[in-house]
Amino acid sequence: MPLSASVTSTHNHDLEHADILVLYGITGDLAKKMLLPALYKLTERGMLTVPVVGVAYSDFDDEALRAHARQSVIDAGYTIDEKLFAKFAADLSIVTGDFTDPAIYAKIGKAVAGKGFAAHYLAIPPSLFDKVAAGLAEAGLNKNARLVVEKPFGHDLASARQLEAVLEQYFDRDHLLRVDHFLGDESVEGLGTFRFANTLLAPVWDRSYIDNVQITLAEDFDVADRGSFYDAVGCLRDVVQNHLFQVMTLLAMDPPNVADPQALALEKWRLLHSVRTIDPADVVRGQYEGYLDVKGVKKGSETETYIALRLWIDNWRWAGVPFYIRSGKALAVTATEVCVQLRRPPSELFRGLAGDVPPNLIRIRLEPGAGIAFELMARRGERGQLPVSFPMGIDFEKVLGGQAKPYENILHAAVVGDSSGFAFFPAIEESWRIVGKILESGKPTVYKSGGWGPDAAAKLPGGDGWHNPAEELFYATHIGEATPEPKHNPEPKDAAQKK
Ligand SMILES: NC(=O)C1=CN([C@@H]2O[C@H](COP(=O)(O)OP(=O)(O)OC[C@H]3O[C@@H](n4cnc5c(N)ncnc54)[C@H](OP(=O)(O)O)[C@@H]3O)[C@@H](O)[C@H]2O)C=CC1
Ligand SMILES: O=C1O[C@H](COP(=O)(O)O)[C@@H](O)[C@H](O)[C@H]1O
Repeated sequence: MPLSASVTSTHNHDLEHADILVLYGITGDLAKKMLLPALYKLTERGMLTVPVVGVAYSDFDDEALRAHARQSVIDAGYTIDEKLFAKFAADLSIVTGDFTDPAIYAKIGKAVAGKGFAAHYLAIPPSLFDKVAAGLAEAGLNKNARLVVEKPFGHDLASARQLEAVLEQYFDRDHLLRVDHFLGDESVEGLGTFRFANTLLAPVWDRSYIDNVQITLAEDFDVADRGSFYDAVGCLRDVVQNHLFQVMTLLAMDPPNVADPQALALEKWRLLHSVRTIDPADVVRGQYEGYLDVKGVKKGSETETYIALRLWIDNWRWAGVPFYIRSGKALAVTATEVCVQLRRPPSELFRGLAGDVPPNLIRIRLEPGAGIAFELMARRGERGQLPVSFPMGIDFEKVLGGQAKPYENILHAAVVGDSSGFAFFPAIEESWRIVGKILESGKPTVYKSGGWGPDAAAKLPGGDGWHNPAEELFYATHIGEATPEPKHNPEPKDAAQKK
């Protein structure tokens, strides 16, 4: 199918509003941490108006599921409002069985019979996506229904294409949605607003003024009880090829000519199409010490729990500007942050500052505590004093109010049929093409928990090194709060970070 036809068919705003949500994998980790709390919050916001049928293998009945949902909501940090929870629970039920057994589809058929249009949401191991789609089709449950599949979509370009082809045998393109929860993340979506609603940034947003762009998704926790899932996937496939490429795309793309999901999808694809296939020499992999002891991890596994890479965008705007992306488990902090480093001024009028004049930075914090901080230079105090770097920023939650969680947006879009919040298959193909030469993992370097990954990764950016995110972005609202020792880099950059 030509790209333009694919855009028209998959980014159609006017899909059917579902009358029932069928949630496969309701007893799983994602459902516990994200989906059940999100459904509760949607109930609170008056945005969940359809019954939810969960499906899983466990021997749960409706009451056990409701108790599980209650605990999930509490564990997510919400206080239960009993009246609200009763409303949510009344519309929550479960069907159990094995997805490889045709009997389960007959049971699901009974649960959805006469209920209208169904949204079948697969939060299950990806190896089962095609089997469940086939089972639904054999039972006639692909009619008057759409299929929503979690990530990862394939494990390389060939398998993604194969999965798409298999799923399209049972659900046509208009009825197939591929989840990337970063597309439901308000802070990630806000990157588009930041870039395209501010003319201030437009003139500097290219190779003339930007030295490099860094994107970090750091997690201070390890793989915990997700060993068997994670070991088959690794960091690159878990968060880089999908989530962090969404971030990179929004940072680097050109503005769409009109505010419409189809134009946006095409611009994103155009950007990804210009990204050079990553060279294995531009990648550093790591594995945290102790990973091999995690339950579910294969003996001697070489799966990476950390990856840092450099990529290049071969277009007019970005030629020669490196984009650095890194992510890892068991690192120093939990933070997803973009740091755009601007070029230094062309003439050094302020020599004498310890080392070079620090470059201007634009830090865009995506989570936790979304916000933006510009690190600028200003003269401080009396005449003759050297300029200092100070952050000028905004904490979005404090100033603009709270945001819906990504899975509230994803589940809502899955039910109401808003396809613009889902991944566009030609963009998924480009993403797999970009990482095509680095999927085969070499032996990762072991790193200690609580730091910033393998030493070799520190050298990847050269020059000024990584601008590590802190636990919280430092916000100063006026120059009086400037500090000569910026709080956002808790560890001073050491010599190893310089080339
Ligand atoms: N966990 C996370 O943080 C994230 C996960 N995802 C994605 O969500 C999806 C689910 O992941 P996750 O929740 O971690 O996986 P889990 O292994 O924790 O859960 C899998 C779910 O599928 C059910 N299931 C598995 N096999 C069968 C079967 N043969 N028949 C019936 N039910 C079955 C399980 O039922 P039972 O419990 O009864 O065995 C369980 O409800 C994956 O695609 C993953 O990539 C995406 C983002 C984050
Ligand atoms: O999809 C996944 O994403 C999370 C990170 O997303 P966030 O919104 O929680 O920051 C990651 O921890 C997990 O391993 C991965 O499967």
